[in-house]
Order: sequence, then C-alpha cells, then structure tokens
Amino acid sequence: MKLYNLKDHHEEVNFTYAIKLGLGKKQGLFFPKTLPKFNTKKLEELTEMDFITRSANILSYFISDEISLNDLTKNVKNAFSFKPPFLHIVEKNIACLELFHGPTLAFKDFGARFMANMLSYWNNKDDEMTILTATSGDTGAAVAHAFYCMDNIRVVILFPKGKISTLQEKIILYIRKNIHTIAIDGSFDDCQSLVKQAFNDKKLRNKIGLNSANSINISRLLAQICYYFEAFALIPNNQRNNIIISVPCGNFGNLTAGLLAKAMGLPIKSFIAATNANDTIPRYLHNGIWKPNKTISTISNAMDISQPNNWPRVEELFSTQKWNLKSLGYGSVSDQETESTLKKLYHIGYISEPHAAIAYRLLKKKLHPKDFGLFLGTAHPAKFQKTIEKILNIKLKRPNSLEKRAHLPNFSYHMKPNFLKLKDFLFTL
Ligand SMILES: Cc1ncc(COP(=O)(O)O)c(C=O)c1O
Ligand SMILES: N[C@@H](CCOP(=O)(O)O)C(=O)O
Repeated sequence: MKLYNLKDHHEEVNFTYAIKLGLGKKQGLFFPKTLPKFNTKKLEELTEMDFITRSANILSYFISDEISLNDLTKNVKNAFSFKPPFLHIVEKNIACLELFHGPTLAFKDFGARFMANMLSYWNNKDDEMTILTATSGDTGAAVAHAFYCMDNIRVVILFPKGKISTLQEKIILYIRKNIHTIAIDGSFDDCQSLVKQAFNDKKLRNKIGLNSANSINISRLLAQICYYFEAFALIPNNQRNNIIISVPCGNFGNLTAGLLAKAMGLPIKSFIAATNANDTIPRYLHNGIWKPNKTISTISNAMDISQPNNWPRVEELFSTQKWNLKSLGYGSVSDQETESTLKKLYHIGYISEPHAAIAYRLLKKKLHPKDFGLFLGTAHPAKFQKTIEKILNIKLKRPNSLEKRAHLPNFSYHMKPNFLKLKDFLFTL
C-alpha cells in the first residue's frame, strides 16, 4: 500500500520506505493513500480473534505486499509481548483502557516496539541509522528500550531538562550502549524543533542515516490502531454502538490512530481531544485561529506540547472522510481541575495519573447516560509517584521495572537548544 506526503502529494512511498525515512520532503508527514474499510461481518470476524492475530491481520491490510502474514504475525507477537490492553471498569458505563503494562509503563511501548521490530526485519546489515527522538516523558523510554543493543542503530533522545518526572527520566537513562540522552534547556517543542531542523539538513541526514521514532514515523501510529480494535472487542456487545473515547492529547498521535480505526469501520460514536493548559487545539477548534502559546509546565508533563505534530494528519482524515471537524469533542483541563479529578477517581476506588485524569474529566462532562465512555490510561501512575502521593496523600508501590532504576545516577549530556551544537554531537557519534 502507498503512503503520500501531506506537503507534496507527488511523493509516494511504500511502508518499508516510510518507516526508514521517517519524514518526507519539506518535512511532510506520510499518510495512507487508501484505508481498508471493514464491513460488519469482517468486523465481527476480527473481534473474535485474539489481540496478536487480529493486530497482525489489521496491519497486513497496510503492508501485505511487503511482508507475509506469517512474518508479520511473528513481528507483532515480539512487539506486543506484554500484558495486552486492559479494560478497568471505573463506573457503570465508564472504563479506563489501560495501555501501560509494557516494559516502560506507557502506551508508547506498542508503537516503539512495533517500529523497532519492523526496522530490524527490513534493515540491511550495512545500513547505519541514527534515530533522533524528542520526548516529553514517555516516548524516550519506550524507544530506548525497544532499540537497545540493535545492530547498526544509534538512538539519540532529547528531553526538556527538569520538565519530566524524576522516574520518567530514570527509566530513559538506565540504558547506555547505543542509546544517548541529552537534556535540553527548553521545552518539548524546542526538542521537537531540533529534530525537524536535523531532517532539514540534507548532508547530516544522509551522513548519519537520520530517522525518527517520534509519531512522525507512521509505523508508530499504525501499531496504535490495534488497541482501539482490542478495546472494541473488550466492551460488552450491547454497548458497542455507543462508544465515546476520550484521548489525553499532546502530539495528537494517539488520537490520530483512533480516528484511523474509526475510518476503517470501527463504530466509535465520537472522540474527545483532551489537553492540559497547553490548549492550541481546543482554542483552534473553538475559534479557527491557529495560535500556539509558549509551552507551559503542568503536572501532566508528557502533554506539555503547544505545536502538536500530528494535527495535519487529523485534518487530512476529517477532510478525506468528509467528517465535520465540529463533531470532534475537545476541552482543556487546568492543573487544579486535574488534581480534584484524581481525588474523585481515588474516592471511587481508582488510582490514576494526571494524563488519564484529564481525559476522564472531559469524558464525564460530555458523556450521555446511554453512552459507554472510555478514557485512555496512557501511563502507569507510579511514573508520577511524587505528584500522586502528594495529591492523594497515599504511598504508591513502584513496579519492579521502575524500582530497579529509581536510584540510578543521572548521566545524560546537557545542551542548549542549539542546532549546530546538536549537529556536532551527531557527527561525532
Ligand atoms: C502519558 C501520556 N499521555 C498522553 C500523551 C499524549 O499522547 P499523544 O502525543 O499521542 O497525543 C503522552 C505523550 O505523547 C503521554 O506520554
Ligand atoms: N508525549 C510524548 C511526546 C512525543 O510524542 P510522539 O508520540 O510524537 O513520540 C512523550 O512522551 O515523549
């Protein structure tokens, strides 16, 4: 199947090329030229399958001309080799889709591990690659873990210094070898802008075999489509026609994957794009004016993004599917509201974390009593241990994978958000 560049529709590539390239010409994002459309019978068939079989089947619609179903299934099995998405019922008609039971305790494990598996399947022995990735907290760890010790692949992770939780930082840092982390004096948007500048530099791009494991890489999003289908299969049959999904949004990759699933025939009634005070999209949907403000720090730090990368993909989907952008629910939630929502959730027996709490709050506000509401649980509460213990006045137990790293020293490089400095660094690797 072909993908086209949103900034230059003449540039068409297949999936193997798109995954290796990351971004197209003029920093354009790749987007599928056609989408499979499942009818009710096919959807029923898919719903009956287990998570791995169904995911491989869905992904095969995008890449069956580049890999056999058998090989794809092996890769999907390796990639999703942890506890599958899990539905935690929070109230009678509301559940959290927990996506944080992977090795780095965030939903990013699905996309990062799928990308790593597919790249190692397709990468030639002598193809050197440098994967430059910006993180506001969770992508970095998932990418580091997924690409650790992979032959011929170097990973460089940029994160905003002092603006991610201590445990999010530790879980990125424990890995050395082919993984390099740089704390940048700035925001996530500064880190993301450095990645884009690197893609603009042709000489650098060719010399180091530049790629990115951010959600600009379409492979990340295709993998994420799979858990929306799993959520549908987990929801009781009589509720499947009234599903509202609230997605905590930062770079808008997760929402894009959900919308792709809907375009493929998953009968989701509507989506809610939930942000924190970094509310470029809610304001844009409200008044039609694109005006990113300076990124501010919040307790839902992984969503501290004011220039969301995937928005052009969302707009393309609405336009090609002939959906009205007005049908997309949206809202932004302050830190104070996030805190009171965490307390409310705790009161009804669920310990959550700031990102999911934002999605829950907006879901509660917009849900009709006859609907079934899902909010996405994107990270494990323990990654935000200090914040949650303070707000809820409780002691949180850390899962083993975090416990092992909690006391490690910090050994990141440190840099101003200066592209020339970064370029020098990349050349010396
Ligand atoms: C815990 C958490 N929730 C939500 C988000 C936002 O997801 P997206 O960037 O796909 O919108 C992120 C980061 O991306 C995250 O790490
Ligand atoms: N919230 C993300 C930011 C990067 O988003 P991505 O989906 O484009 O990788 C993070 O946790 O790093």
